Amino acid sequence: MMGLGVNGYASPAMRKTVTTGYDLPDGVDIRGRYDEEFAKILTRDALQFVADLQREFRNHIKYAMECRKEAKMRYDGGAVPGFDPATTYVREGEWMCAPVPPAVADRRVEITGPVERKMIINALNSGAKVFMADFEDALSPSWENLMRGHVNLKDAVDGTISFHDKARNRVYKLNGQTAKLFVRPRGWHLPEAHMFIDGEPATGCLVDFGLYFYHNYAAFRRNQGAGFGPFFYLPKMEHSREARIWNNVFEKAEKMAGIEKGSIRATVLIETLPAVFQMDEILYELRDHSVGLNCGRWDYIFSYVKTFQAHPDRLLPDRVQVGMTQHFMRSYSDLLIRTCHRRGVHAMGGMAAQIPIRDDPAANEAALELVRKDKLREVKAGHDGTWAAHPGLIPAIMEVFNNNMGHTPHQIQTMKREEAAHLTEEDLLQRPRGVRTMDGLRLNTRVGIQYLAAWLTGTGSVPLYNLMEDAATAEISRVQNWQWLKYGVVLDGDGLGVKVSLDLFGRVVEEEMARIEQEVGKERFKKGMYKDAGKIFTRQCTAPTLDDFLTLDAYNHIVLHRPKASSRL
Ligand SMILES: CC(=O)SCCNC(=O)CCNC(=O)[C@H](O)C(C)(C)COP(=O)(O)OP(=O)(O)OC[C@H]1O[C@@H](n2cnc3c(N)ncnc32)[C@H](O)[C@@H]1OP(=O)(O)O
Ligand SMILES: O=CC(=O)O
Ligand SMILES: [Mg+2]
Repeated sequence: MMGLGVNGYASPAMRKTVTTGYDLPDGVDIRGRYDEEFAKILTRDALQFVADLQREFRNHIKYAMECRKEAKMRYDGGAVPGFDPATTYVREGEWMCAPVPPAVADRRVEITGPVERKMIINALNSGAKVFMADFEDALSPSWENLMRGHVNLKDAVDGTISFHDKARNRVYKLNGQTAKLFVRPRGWHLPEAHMFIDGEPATGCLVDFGLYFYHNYAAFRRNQGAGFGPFFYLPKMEHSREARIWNNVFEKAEKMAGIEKGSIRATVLIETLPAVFQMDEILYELRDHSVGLNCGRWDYIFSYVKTFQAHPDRLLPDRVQVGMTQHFMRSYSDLLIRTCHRRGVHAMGGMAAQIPIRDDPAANEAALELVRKDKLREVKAGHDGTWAAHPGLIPAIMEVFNNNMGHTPHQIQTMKREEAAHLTEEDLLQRPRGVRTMDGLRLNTRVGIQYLAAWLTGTGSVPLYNLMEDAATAEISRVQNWQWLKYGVVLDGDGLGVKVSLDLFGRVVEEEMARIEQEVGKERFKKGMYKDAGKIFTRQCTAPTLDDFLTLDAYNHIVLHRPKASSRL
């Protein structure tokens, strides 16, 4: 890249005259492609803020990741997660989170989606109360997607975002009334390989948070938050010590911006099994910055398998059978509602995976009915709002919440769910019921490979077999296959009694690849990354040790350094 010195760093002398490189603070190295639009995001001051965050919190993050490894060793050795006796005082104590900001009191339907330009406009105009713009499960974190995402969000917060779909000659603009914007940065585990700070890849979520916060806090508080904000969703935490880091990040950001402590607000996804035992502790750490918890059901199922990867007595049945009515899932949702309402914040429901089916009215109605049923269960249980994957689902979901929540914006005061206080560790860990089938193994394989193929080409959420698939749902397919292979389980659900072996799996992969080719067509199959995805997925399912996340390995395939250099981390 022109304008950069040795090792990609701009020397102070060069900095002033750089025209085709980023203006970098000391110790920061951008290895992603230069683009004039990106340069408006990657300003020297914004990068300095990200570097300050990285320097202050990197050791805390490393320690938290080490603690995850230690916990994993305990679970692998036979232990199970549970409530921590050392924090009984937090769970039993009488304390409340800060009052909910009026701008987000009503969150009955929240739409989610990647930070893609047209989808951001559609989501903000969708009639949902909130739009969660996603750098995580729904986004493939390529440099292009991330940086364009920041450009898009800045235009969205400024209110100037537009998009011209030339093929359809349609211009997209914001309506007068829009959803409130929440942003979900990546999880703690993901590095950002296009930005090095002091010689190390930056922490992905600090880049996402830092750049978004720096450029948008002032306009957001004016245009969206009525004096509060910005608002965030925080993913994939396993322990309250990770929430404490976020709280400290927020305080540092508020100080930098000169805004009141408690301005920034965040909803934490409870989407790992260890975190369900830490809900009070997480809210406590974030009590000045919290706007509730959310049931991230898909990652939660993934986490159940991952946590119990060395427990062959806790294998899951087919993925399609692990719904919210399984005892352990219902207990998790009930305890989350009780915990949030006791502390004065929203208890958000999760994502039904069904999406509209355009070409088949009967199938579409059946899918909508499943969504309605799921949302009815949520609102009756006491959830204050829920997620929608697609704008076409919003009217039906809104109707269910309107009809069952009355005229109040939430149920925080009216649905205390005191009886859920009696839920035990056993309730939260109870083995899911159901059977394992060859169809389950095949579907996991077909979905996992197609999702990975999409992800590698830059798309992080896709419709597959009339369901939404994203990184969380694909993870379930991967880890379930891995576990069934590892323990050579017998597929007991279809009367065949076949044992899952490497040989069987090899044949399944071959046959499912052929089926994918037939379904997507030869041309698309050849042009796409299906073969690479097949190889990566097969390696991940057959690895002697389970990879922590499918995206960690796959990420190495989308890192693109400019000028070209070794891109593997
Ligand atoms: C487990 C979790 O973490 S859940 C949260 C993360 N996952 C997500 O956010 C998934 C969000 N949903 C999506 O990405 C999409 O709905 C998909 C991929 C599932 C389906 O997408 P498509 O097949 O393109 O949908 P479809 O063709 O029906 O889209 C119709 C219109 O709705 C828009 N649309 C669809 N989903 C969304 C959305 N979530 N947000 C905004 N607009 C959307 C499309 O852009 C399209 O707009 P247009 O008519 O102006 O061109
Ligand atoms: O992020 C949500 C989930 O279900 O996972
Ligand atoms: Mg998730």
